[in-house]
Amino acid sequence: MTLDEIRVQIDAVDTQMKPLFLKRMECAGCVAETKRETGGDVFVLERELAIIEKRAGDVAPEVRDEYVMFLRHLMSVSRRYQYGILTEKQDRVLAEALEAAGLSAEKEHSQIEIAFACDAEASDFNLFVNMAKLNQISIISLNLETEEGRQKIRMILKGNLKDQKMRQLLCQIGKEAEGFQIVGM
Ligand SMILES: O=C(O)C(=O)C[C@]1(C(=O)O)C=C[C@@H](O)C=C1
Repeated sequence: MTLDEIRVQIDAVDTQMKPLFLKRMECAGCVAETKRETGGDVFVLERELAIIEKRAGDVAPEVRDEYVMFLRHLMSVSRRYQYGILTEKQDRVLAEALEAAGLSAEKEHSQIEIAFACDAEASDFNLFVNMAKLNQISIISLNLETEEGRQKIRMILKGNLKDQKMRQLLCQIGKEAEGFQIVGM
């Protein structure tokens, strides 16, 4: 097969996947509305692990890792979408962090310094760096120290707390990492 012929196949696959992806996001939106009513957490690790185990078990070893990564990524995007809908969760996470830091969102700023911790083995830190990229937010500086299996991270992000993408990112980190803090702006 020529490269052009293979690309025709890739285009056909993407065409088939698009409505399925959109349908999945629509489901994620419904889940968010349900969680708004019940007050449940967006991130449910056991459910994600069950999905991965159920789906990835029969995938050929050569592409199993890639498929697991695809699922993990898909679910992190689904969570991001949910945090985007649940604006009251964003408001709460950010208001609490600002209050703890003695800061006001009204303060003029163009960067935000944050701190949080992650389990080193699960390495959710990598996901947050990826999420910053997907949210089009630049990491200006980064410090990571690993101590007793925990990654302690401090980073300065370029942007403003009023920006929707920044709010979604910080809400996701705030809800999914440990000890999220806004250190300064
Ligand atoms: O099932 C849920 O509770 C969801 O929010 C959906 C979903 C998913 O996209 O599959 C997303 C986030 C959770 O961590 C688990 C699964």
